[in-house]
Amino acid sequence: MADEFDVIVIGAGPAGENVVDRAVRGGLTAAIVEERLAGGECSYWACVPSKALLRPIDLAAEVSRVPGLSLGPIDAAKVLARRDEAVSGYDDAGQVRWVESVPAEFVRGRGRLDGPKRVRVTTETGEERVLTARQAVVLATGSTAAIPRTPGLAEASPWTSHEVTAATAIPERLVVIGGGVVACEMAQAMHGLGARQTTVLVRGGRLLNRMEPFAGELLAESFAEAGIDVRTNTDVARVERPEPGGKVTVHLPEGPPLEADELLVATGRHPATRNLGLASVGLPEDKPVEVDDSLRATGVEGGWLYAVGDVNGRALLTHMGKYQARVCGDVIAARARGDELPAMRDLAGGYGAPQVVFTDPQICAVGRTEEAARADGFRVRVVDYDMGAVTGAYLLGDGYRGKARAVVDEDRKVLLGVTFASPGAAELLHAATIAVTAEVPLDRLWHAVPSFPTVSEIWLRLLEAYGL
Ligand SMILES: Cc1cc2nc3c(=O)[nH]c(=O)nc-3n(C[C@H](O)[C@H](O)[C@H](O)COP(=O)(O)OP(=O)(O)OC[C@H]3O[C@@H](n4cnc5c(N)ncnc54)[C@H](O)[C@@H]3O)c2cc1C
Ligand SMILES: NC(=O)c1ccc[n+]([C@@H]2O[C@H](COP(=O)([O-])OP(=O)(O)OC[C@H]3O[C@@H](n4cnc5c(N)ncnc54)[C@H](O)[C@@H]3O)[C@@H](O)[C@H]2O)c1
Repeated sequence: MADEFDVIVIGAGPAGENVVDRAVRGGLTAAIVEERLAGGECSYWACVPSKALLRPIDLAAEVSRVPGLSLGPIDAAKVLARRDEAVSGYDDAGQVRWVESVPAEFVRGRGRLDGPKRVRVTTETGEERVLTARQAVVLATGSTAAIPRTPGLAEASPWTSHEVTAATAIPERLVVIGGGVVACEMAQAMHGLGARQTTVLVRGGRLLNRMEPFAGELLAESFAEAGIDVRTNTDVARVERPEPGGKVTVHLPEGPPLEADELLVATGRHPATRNLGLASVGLPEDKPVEVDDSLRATGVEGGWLYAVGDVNGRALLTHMGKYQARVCGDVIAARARGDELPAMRDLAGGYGAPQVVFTDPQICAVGRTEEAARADGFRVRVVDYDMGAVTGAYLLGDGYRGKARAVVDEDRKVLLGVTFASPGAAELLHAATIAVTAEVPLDRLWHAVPSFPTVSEIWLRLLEAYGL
């Protein structure tokens, strides 16, 4: 077994795997170190299982809007079984085979930096192996759930994204702390799969507070109709759980406490940089690894260290981590050849990453919100349109509700951001991503004619509302 490679990647999530793929395509040798499962959080405890849990709920909502169709109760056991299939039974043999087919060496164990270009791996059997990189080391260790320091919370061993996405039974009464993406998706999944009482405690004034305000408002309406209790401007004072895994009591600053069978904490992420040896190369521990637009860590002598995906804190999304990884792998290969390719840069991140929140309604956004665009100093005009008024949307079912917003840069007549909040809007988003990142002038966009009767006619309506 060689111990020297051109590139060593720590973390075999979607970001790490893609760095290896691109670096090897670029003519380099590579090894990837993974302490748990190849495929990372995304494949086993995040994107894939959460979407497998949400799919029947999405479909049930669609069916309920079409007169003449009816659906019995959702069989939660079958949904959980399909989730298990989607995560390959928590077995990464297929992913490991893929890494080896790249070809790259898969090293199972915990990796940490041990000085410049050196990675020390503690294998499953406790042995130590030191790997040396000729060109670069790439950190792709992802992130872990952040647990607030609320009294009693950590001691109560609450669910995080890990446990909720891997649930083997649906709690009768669930309290969710947080109003972001994980909180919204998982509250709807658990409620749809049978939780009788679901309460979402949101510290701020609305759900999804980084998105356009109407998105969280529409989602809150949908939650209320489904019987999910959303409490905004609500903090948690303390938590009690006398028996491990038993009933949990959530005390609020005012009013009666909440009793629940399970508590989910969804209050954001922490970069996985603890015990990663960052101090051995002069970087602060326990913080996101700051990178430049070529994904190279700043402040490391020799420029051999890179960081992609959640660990650099730029955009906590799988597709953005994979995009950064493609850029990073190509950059490392180009630099190894001696090419300095200024075109190879993370440009997409700067426009505002596309994101779909897989709730009903789906919340889909790319680029800047109105607030962010104004804060960045653009001269902005905002165009809103009721998506339920588009013929294609009406035909999808009764009571189809939704709203779209386009944020226009009035000086350049291009889109700075687009948000759709409506059922099934996910597949509309990429058109918006193209328009925003390619900065398509509105008078060119006008000639992109959407088919009748599709929901895509929202594009025509937005442009008409703008005055074209
Ligand atoms: C519930 C949930 C749902 C989500 N849904 C979506 C979604 O639908 N779409 C989307 O785009 N994003 C989604 N995300 C975000 C997405 O999961 C992350 O952005 C993505 O997983 C980041 O990829 P990554 O490769 O950077 O890290 P990860 O997927 O976290 O992988 C990092 C890997 O590194 C390994 N590792 C860590 N430290 C070490 C070490 N020292 N040595 C060896 N190995 C190590 C870990 O074991 C892990 O396998 C979701 C997140 C959550 C929590
Ligand atoms: N469909 C998707 O694309 C998808 C799905 C799930 C997660 N993700 C990604 O994973 C990341 C993590 O998601 P998340 O929902 O954990 O984080 P988030 O940043 O989206 O939301 C965190 C929420 O917790 C609240 N909060 C923070 N500290 C708190 C505290 N002490 N008490 C109460 N509330 C507190 C915040 O106000 C916010 O509402 C996100 O960046 C998201 O992009 C993406």
